[in-house]
Amino acid sequence: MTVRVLIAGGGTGGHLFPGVAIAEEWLRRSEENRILFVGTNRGIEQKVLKKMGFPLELLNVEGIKGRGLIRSTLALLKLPGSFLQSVRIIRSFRPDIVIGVGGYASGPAVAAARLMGIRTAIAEQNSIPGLTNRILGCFVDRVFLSFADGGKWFPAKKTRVSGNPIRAAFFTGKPVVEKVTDQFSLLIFGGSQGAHAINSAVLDALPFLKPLQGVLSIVHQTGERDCESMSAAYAAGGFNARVVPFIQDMASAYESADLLICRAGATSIAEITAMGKGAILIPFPYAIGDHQTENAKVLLKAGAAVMVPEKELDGRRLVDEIKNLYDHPSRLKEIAANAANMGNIYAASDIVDTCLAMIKK
Ligand SMILES: CC(=O)N[C@H]1[C@@H](OP(=O)(O)OP(=O)(O)OC[C@H]2O[C@@H](n3ccc(=O)[nH]c3=O)[C@H](O)[C@@H]2O)O[C@H](CO)[C@@H](O)[C@@H]1O
Repeated sequence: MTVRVLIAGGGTGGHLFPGVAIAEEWLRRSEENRILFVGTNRGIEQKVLKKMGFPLELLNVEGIKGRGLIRSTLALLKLPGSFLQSVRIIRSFRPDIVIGVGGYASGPAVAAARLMGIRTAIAEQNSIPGLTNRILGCFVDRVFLSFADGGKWFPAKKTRVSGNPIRAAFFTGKPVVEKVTDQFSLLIFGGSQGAHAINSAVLDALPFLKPLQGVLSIVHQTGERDCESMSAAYAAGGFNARVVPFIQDMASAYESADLLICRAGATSIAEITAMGKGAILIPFPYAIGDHQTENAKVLLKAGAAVMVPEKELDGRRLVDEIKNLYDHPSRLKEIAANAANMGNIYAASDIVDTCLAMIKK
């Protein structure tokens, strides 16, 4: 049976990449299955999906919440148009199921599909859902949750705790190769867009990191804004660092790292645990309901990460945490092993199984 799947949403990597993981799983089941993504031209989807070979249709839609009266009103006025665009896309693609992965485009696309009598589902990555998913949760057929906690926002009979889907490259099943060099590899990234606060703290930290300069090998994803200045700072300090605005192959970047320094977005967390990596987590404090801190605390409680709240973050503190783990490899190993115990690599497969059952019903 060939299945036609429309995946709607994106904006940030944290929404889009779980959608990519679901798409990969449909194609793993059968190359005959057909996938179409629906996103917006402001999101990360334009940049990454083409390179991956997935088709993408764009909706003219914007966020409504927290943008001030005029911009929110203008965004609201765009909704009917984006709904009609969605109807046209759905008529032409004829999906068997439409899966919303969060982000602006998922609203009109999933709503249109529901009204056209097509099976619908959403995937919520966070324990506190965003506005679009809260609304869509009232009328879709299924709600896939990453965290059981997220269930309280949705009708219980629709929810299924599947976990957050991660891309196949993150669990290749390759045997873990013991390190032979004495290099200590840091992977520093700030979610899908980079994090200025993390970049500033690292900048502050460089003078204190001098004693480790000979052993440190650094990959730092800065986002667009700070890439040049960070690159110059590492060069001036004589550090062995690769500085980029965005990393295409995150699975390899995780794999080569001894220690991660990053935000605590839900998809990053799913990947860190699936890869079994030790991390210093610096949650983005302004995420809805401070959900990144909640995400980080889940790992913290299990001894599966170190957390530094952004208000306590400066160069000195960051260096203390890095040195502590560098000087105590057995502690870093233990944190990584605890993280690995929390990893779930079956989420995409569970979601596809459930969707297939819905379609066949
Ligand atoms: C500021 C904010 O509100 N961020 C939210 C957003 O974060 P954000 O988009 O940063 O999402 P996550 O940290 O959860 O995931 C980042 C994703 O981007 C990928 N990646 C990252 C950097 C890079 O250079 N290349 C790359 O491919 C990672 O491998 C991962 O798949 O969505 C998440 C999931 O809904 C939420 O939990 C976050 O709170």
